[in-house]
Amino acid sequence: MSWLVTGGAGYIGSHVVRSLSAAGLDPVVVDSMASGVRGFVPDQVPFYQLNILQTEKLVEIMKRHDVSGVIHLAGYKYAGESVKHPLLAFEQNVTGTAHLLEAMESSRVHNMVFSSSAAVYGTPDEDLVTEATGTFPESPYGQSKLVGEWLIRDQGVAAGLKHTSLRYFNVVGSGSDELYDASPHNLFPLVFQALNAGKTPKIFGTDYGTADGTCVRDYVHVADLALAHVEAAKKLEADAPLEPVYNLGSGDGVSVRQIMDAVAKVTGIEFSALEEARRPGDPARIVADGTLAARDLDWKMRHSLEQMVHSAWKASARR
Ligand SMILES: O=c1ccn([C@@H]2O[C@H](COP(=O)(O)OP(=O)(O)O[C@H]3O[C@H](CO)[C@@H](O)[C@H](O)[C@H]3O)[C@@H](O)[C@H]2O)c(=O)[nH]1
Repeated sequence: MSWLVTGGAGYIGSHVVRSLSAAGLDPVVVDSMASGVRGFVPDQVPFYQLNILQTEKLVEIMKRHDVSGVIHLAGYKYAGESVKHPLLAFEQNVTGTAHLLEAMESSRVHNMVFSSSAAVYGTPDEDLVTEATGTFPESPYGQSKLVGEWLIRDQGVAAGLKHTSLRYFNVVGSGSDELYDASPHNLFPLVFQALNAGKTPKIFGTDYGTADGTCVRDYVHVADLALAHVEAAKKLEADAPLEPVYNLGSGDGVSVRQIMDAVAKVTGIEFSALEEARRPGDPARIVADGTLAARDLDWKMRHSLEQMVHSAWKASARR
């Protein structure tokens, strides 16, 4: 029996694949390679270059590998960019998820862990977002992730699918030097890309109503996040009860300026970040309560902020 990881050649997916293998659950990877990196998939792991819209091929793969569950990370992941590409975001995150669910139903695969996002909350009023906080997504990306959650829940009712959706907060760091975040739109890769090119990192917005005027986020280490997926997969296989959604956040808010300070300290590079205008669509603050995930998914921060910055910096040199 094995676990299919869609998007398994991506930054987060490749960490999940390694954690599954380490836990003795055999991963099989499907990735369209729209943003995946072939070298992120270990040689011994079966790999298929495939878009999740290709239902028949998915069915074939699920049968061939006796798949018992799916960790579904494939999708369109750029919140800000999705405003310009709503059709793409919905096609990949909603239609793609529907095709995958169809393939699962006809292959009798009944376990699913879904990669969702803090973006489903929009700009919450609460200091600490819980799973009961209202969902008011502000981008096509956030909307499409929320619809993905709904589809999965509905399939639970209609077809007996066992499932959980993990709402990621800001995922950073690296669990291994050869795995890096290649996103052209997020803070960590942009900061390191600038420093590696001898340029100065930028802060988008210094006039927010936060302690130092810059946006506050909840940063979590990708290797810790990957372990929560494995725990969810094991619980589903064991028929243990799980909540429909979990926040994967730390409960700690860190500002962009604090990240810049940590980067300067870890890299030893002295710089004064350039202060730019706000980036459209950025909430001032979003920080999560991860109590439920701690209770059910052995979720905890095994890495400090310094370790997140240090591991991301080391891995960025491989790009
Ligand atoms: O060069 C940069 C890049 C980003 N930022 C700021 O850094 C913060 C974090 O930005 P980013 O790393 O792009 O993350 P978010 O926009 O918070 O979104 C990420 O985290 C969300 C969950 O909170 C996920 O849903 C998204 O997919 C993921 O991109 C924001 O305030 C940005 O304005 C800068 O100041 N300078």
